[in-house]
Amino acid sequence: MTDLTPREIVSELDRFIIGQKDAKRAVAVALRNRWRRRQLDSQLADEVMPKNILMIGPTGVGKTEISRRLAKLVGAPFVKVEATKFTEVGYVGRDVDSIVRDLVEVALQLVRERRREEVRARAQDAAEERVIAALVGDTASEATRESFRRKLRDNLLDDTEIELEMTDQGRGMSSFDIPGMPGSSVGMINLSDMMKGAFGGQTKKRKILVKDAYKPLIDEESDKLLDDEKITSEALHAVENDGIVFLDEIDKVAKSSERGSGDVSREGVQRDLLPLIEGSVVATKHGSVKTDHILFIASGAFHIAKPSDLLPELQGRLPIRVELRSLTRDDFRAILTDTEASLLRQYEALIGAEGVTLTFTEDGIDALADMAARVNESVENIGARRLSTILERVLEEISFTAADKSGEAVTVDRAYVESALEGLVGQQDLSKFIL
Ligand SMILES: Nc1ncnc2c1ncn2[C@@H]1O[C@H](COP(=O)(O)OP(=O)(O)OP(=O)(O)O)[C@@H](O)[C@H]1O
Repeated sequence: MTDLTPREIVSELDRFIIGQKDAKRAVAVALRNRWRRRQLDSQLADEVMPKNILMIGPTGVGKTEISRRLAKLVGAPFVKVEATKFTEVGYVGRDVDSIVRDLVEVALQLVRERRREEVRARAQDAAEERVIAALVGDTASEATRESFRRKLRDNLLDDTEIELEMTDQGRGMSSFDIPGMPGSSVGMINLSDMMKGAFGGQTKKRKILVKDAYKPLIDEESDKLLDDEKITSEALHAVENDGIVFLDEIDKVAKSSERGSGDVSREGVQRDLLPLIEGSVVATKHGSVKTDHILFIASGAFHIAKPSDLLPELQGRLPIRVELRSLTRDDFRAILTDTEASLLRQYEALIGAEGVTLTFTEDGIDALADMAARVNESVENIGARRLSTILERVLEEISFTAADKSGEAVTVDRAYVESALEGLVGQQDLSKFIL
């Protein structure tokens, strides 16, 4: 857990998110409150409930991004769920407890990854021994082994095929989404756990290139060095004390005088969510989880429903209200240029991987920001997400041809942007589909 001060948290968030000062401050305070609670004696600490947050603002202005970055910054388990998911017809059981179960899966992966890092050096040595054994056999002399070790370390054997006895498990496929299920986090199945259950610790012979063998071998060797029980209890602890749940579209489950039918199921979702937010115990297959100190960040545009349309009990549990503003053309420009790993830098690097130097001129960036603002105004305001669709369109040609253009340079200026978007902007029908 972090001991960053609110000011420090905000300045970290500033590296990635433009504007939205109030929201940044609110999440920073919520996080600091956790640290403060930890300084109290346990009796009082148990009494202090987290101050959950309601973020109000249009789509694509940074609500999720602020929450996700915050979680990442402090290594907290994080899930995003759409509240409307639980009103869907045919959604079996409408089981809001799955939010907590998903959070546990996320935490298990986080903790495992962290612990793996700690035993990495030892696991690396063990993996190397196994590769050498696969190359030269068990009976080779020490001199042979050493000569192969040197070649290995000089990457001379990268493309040699070896046969290895490996755990028969879909590593790296530990979870997947069920297609067609919105709300990315809920509805995940943990495949590797299923496999573990089904196959136990069975192993299988596999043919594999030396360079591809390291990652799975290191994972396997580190898992041998890890204590599963400790990881589980650490993960449960992380969920209970550091977990963050981002509940999107909360406004869509609010009662609204302007809508008739369906209110029953919407209110039902709020009732289902309430115990989670108020604090209850959820059973998961890894153990039970107390939800009292999980931080909930609810979010919605509240175009039609108002926060006061939520159940009073729910309103009471979301005492911190922050509004996020619509993004302006200048915000778009800043998002393109002033954020770490901004879209421009990503594209420069991606096209750069083909040996093509991509540069954006100042007036080219102006043009991108202008276009994003214009299309948002004339078609639909999807916030900063518009930047991705515009850029994708502007760079479509170079994305397709870069592979044949190694050594060349491409400069994106205003003329380039405008010619790529010619005929699209301004024409409602066209831009609706293409931008
Ligand atoms: N203020 C901002 N600064 C930098 N990037 C932003 C900002 N707002 C949005 N973005 C980018 O736009 C994308 C969408 O933002 P985000 O997911 O936060 O939307 P949101 O406000 O949560 O909307 P929704 O409720 O529809 O999910 C993200 O890729 C994010 O990086």
